[in-house]
Amino acid sequence: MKELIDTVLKERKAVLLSIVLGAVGGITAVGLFAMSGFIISEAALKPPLYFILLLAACLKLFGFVKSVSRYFERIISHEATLTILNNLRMNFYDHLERLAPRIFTKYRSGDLLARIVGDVETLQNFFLRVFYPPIVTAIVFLTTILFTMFYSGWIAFVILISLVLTTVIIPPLLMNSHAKVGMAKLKKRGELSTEATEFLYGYRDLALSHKLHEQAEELMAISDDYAEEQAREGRMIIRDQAINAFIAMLTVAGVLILGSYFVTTGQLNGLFLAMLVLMTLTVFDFAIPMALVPTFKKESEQAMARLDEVVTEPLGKESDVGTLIKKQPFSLAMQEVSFNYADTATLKDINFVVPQGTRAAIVGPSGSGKSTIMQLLLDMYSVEKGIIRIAGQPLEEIKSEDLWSKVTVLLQQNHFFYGTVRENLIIAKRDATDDELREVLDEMELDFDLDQHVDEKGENFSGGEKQRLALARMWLKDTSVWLLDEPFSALDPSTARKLHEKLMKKTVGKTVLLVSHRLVGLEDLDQILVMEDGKLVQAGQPEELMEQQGLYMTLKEIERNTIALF
Ligand SMILES: Nc1ncnc2c1ncn2[C@@H]1O[C@H](COP(=O)(O)OP(=O)(O)OP(=O)(O)O)[C@@H](O)[C@H]1O
Repeated sequence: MKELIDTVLKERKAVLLSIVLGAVGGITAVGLFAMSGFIISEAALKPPLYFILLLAACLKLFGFVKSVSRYFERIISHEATLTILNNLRMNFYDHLERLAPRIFTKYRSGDLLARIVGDVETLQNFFLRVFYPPIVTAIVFLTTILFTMFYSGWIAFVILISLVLTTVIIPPLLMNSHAKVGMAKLKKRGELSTEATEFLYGYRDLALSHKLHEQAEELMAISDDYAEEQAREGRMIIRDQAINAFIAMLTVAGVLILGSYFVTTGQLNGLFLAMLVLMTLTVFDFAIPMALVPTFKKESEQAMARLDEVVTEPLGKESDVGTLIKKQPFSLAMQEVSFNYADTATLKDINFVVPQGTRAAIVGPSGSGKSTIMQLLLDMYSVEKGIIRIAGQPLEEIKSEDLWSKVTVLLQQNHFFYGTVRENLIIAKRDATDDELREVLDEMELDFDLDQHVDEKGENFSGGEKQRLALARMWLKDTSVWLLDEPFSALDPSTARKLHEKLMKKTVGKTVLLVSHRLVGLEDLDQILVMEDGKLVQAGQPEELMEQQGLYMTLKEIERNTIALF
């Protein structure tokens, strides 16, 4: 909660202006009605016309000031709210970014989406309804009570008692019933978002396995539960405001009865009775929303707690902290590296060096740990044991952002953004010209127009087209170190061979580490690393490995026989 208050206080000027304008708007609104009451009474006494005209002019002025100050109060407070929400969202996103990719082992993407959109949105009530309106209400009430005291101490006392009742005593009593409903609503919103995301991701598979209808019904049931929680909360909000409105009406009636009595006993001039009644009626407009202040405060605390849960997750190494890599192209090395995903030992005592300017491939059966080596070299996870060296420097001392900017990477899964082919390419090179973009598309044998539309996740392209589009990005980035994980796995053998040859030409003199299932074409590389069950079982030049008669030779033979079969 402290963080939320700090974020709000960063907008100090807007907070102060909202309070001042809110108070001016409130006091003039009360003044407007008070004066209306006074004019009605005064008019009955037939005063000189100029006096009525003067009062009417004041009335107009009050009306004008009230409207203008309300207008600017709304604009300033809403603008400040948007800035506050934006800052909170950015802060949350910043943490998420640094926690990725580990974050997905703990949270599901739909739930994170519900937090970053829904929970942050809930916090808008904190500034707009919890933080500054009570201050405005207090100022308006105090001014009204002080003013009323000039006419009748008792009436001022009645207003004060009602104020305490509607703002201090009743709201906290009503809050408890809200707290449970509020939390249940936030949880249901998270559940709905999680299930809806899963449903959309898995739509095709659900349809193919005839589970679409069943899953859609489950989703509808969650949606109904969420709507029910919202309705329950809505009913409670109306109930609470109605209770305060009822007390306000009782107070107005009390002021009327008490005032009439004082007029009959001569303690109050009858001229001011209508003024006091209308003033009471108006000032309680400010007390009615106060019924919900503790509720919105509680709801903001709950939403903040859901955000904090993610944000206070211990961060790994921060990507913008560390030293720069001193050489280019640089070497890649692992010394006695072991790594576990959760409790499963995935890599065991891995040792290798890919000297700068040389090219190596990692081969081995599926699940042997090849991609994990790539992820570790890219600083996506921290190793439990051993040292990873980049240009001879320990990876934990290197600024990850510097590493990422200096490596050209192609992983097994590449993301394509909704937009155009051009937009999807220039993320690799911001200042690339259209000619350059067309050139890389040609190089990848892709007959795409730069303005061609790309659906979310590149759904309108084939697997092979997507892979070549990802390769086109690499061609554009073209740094002196390349890491590639199965770059041609989705291509037909003839295209794969052609692109492999292009890759070999393009990467002469660069440091390259290539994960590959196919062994054909690796003969030109300087080194092959053979993985089996998380261990590096062989390493050396291709010819050396053939002589060793180990796993590499077996894999080669299997590949040769498979090709012969077809
Ligand atoms: N994010 C993850 N969380 C938990 N376990 C994982 C994760 N990623 C991979 N693994 C496990 O680690 C092991 C090594 O996976 P890795 O992806 O490195 O293998 P690979 O040799 O690249 O396989 P393939 O050739 O099929 O791509 C596998 O048993 C896999 O199930």
